[in-house]
Amino acid sequence: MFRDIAVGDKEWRILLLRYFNPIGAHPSGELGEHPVGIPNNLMPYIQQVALGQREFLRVFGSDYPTPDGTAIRDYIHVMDLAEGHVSAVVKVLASPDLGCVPINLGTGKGSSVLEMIRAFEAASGKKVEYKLMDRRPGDSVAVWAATETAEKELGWKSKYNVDDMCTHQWAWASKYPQGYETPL
Ligand SMILES: O=c1ccn([C@@H]2O[C@H](COP(=O)(O)OP(=O)(O)O[C@H]3O[C@H](CO)[C@H](O)[C@H](O)[C@H]3O)[C@@H](O)[C@H]2O)c(=O)[nH]1
Repeated sequence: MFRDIAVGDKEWRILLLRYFNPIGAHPSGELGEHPVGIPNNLMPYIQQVALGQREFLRVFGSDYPTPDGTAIRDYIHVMDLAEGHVSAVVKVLASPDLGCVPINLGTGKGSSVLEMIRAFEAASGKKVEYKLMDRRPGDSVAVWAATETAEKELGWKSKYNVDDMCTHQWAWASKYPQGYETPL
């Protein structure tokens, strides 16, 4: 739809920002994700297991054609994602003939579910219990971003690695185990 708009009306300047898998928290540990109910996404669930709020993580699929059999995603730090948005606004304001350009906001690197469990254990010093289960219907095997367009068009690339993402997420989780409902 946005592509059609950009073709039909040259006044429009559109960047389509494609998020990969945002995780982590502000490095201060003062701002983070507060999922309501049972999390569907991997990292909030891992966080709750590390906090002892849930017994174990169900790892959806261990027979994928990946090095350790678990699915691969491109996890990106929320602060990198935020910086990507700032770069996008700068680009839009500076580009009268932009048209409509899709941009991937990812790191270009993939990590498996087991790698993310290990990274979170290392960052938190907590054991993350898990059980290998069947695949989740509809899940892709491996997804990561092609980052060249973001680098070329926005001059933006991610800075944080998965260890940073887990460290910052744990800073938030350990300080505020009930998220924004943690008594102060
Ligand atoms: O309890 C869990 C939760 C997730 N996973 C696995 O961890 C990986 C990441 O799962 P997420 O749900 O965090 O992220 P997805 O990339 O699978 O899904 C995201 O991308 C999808 C489109 O690709 C949809 O937009 C969806 O809403 C969004 O969360 C997947 O392999 C998933 O199977 C588990 O093993 N256990």
